Amino acid sequence: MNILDKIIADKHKELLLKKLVVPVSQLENSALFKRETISLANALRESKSGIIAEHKRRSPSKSIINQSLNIEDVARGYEHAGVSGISVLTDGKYFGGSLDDLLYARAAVKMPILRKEFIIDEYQLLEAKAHGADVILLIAAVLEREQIKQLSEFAKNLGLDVLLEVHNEEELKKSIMPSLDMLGVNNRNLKTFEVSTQISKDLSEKIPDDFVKVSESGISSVEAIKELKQYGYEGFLIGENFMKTNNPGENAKKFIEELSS
Ligand SMILES: O=P(O)(O)OC[C@@H](O)[C@@H](O)c1c[nH]c2ccccc12
Repeated sequence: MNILDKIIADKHKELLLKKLVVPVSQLENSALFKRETISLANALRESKSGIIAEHKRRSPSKSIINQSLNIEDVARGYEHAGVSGISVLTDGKYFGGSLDDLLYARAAVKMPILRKEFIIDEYQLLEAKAHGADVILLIAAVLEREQIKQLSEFAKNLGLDVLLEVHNEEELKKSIMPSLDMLGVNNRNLKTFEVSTQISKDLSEKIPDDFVKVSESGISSVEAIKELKQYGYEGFLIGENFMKTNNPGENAKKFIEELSS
């Protein structure tokens, strides 16, 4: 079994338990559930930096990245740096995140926040909304077209933006539908962990213009972004490059200054 299959199998188990402990009615009655969301797609269309900066403590590919930071400081640092949005990993077992992280980030900043999670069930979309997210991620590698349709439409009804992630042409072809806002190309193969921004370049012309294009993972230089912009990318998801330092916000700030100079 590859790592992605393992993560999804664990998600199914985790969800069974969660649904017993926290009923849907509790999610729907939370104060944040009524909050008006902010569109990341719009922010990316308008923004100069286009950077979506991620809070990521560890990952299956790199183990520990940074376990010692306070997420509110990280989120405020990113906001101050001029990012267009913030991504918060909420998976616990493989990435060391939690739904509490989402709440803390929400309390710290006003900008769009993406719940970075392996979504397989509408329940997780209600959770995302109840914990202050504005955007959710759907991963084509683990979902059938019908699931993508059902989950994205459910998310849109909650006022959430949808970022659909693909890694090859087949995933892209099966996923195109009007209920998506952004199409993300993951430069990292989630099954083998190989990383190359070439995949973003190769897929760019196959992504219809109605979607905001986002390039995800393995981005560590301003040059890489300048190049990806030539291919029509407006969003750039960066985690490790910022998180591996003691001050991700400061690092992001320098990066964005260099990008705009
Ligand atoms: O740390 P990086 O290489 O900059 O990557 C960030 C982000 O793209 C990556 O964390 C990611 C992209 N898609 C995912 C799906 C699940 C978990 C994590 C991810």
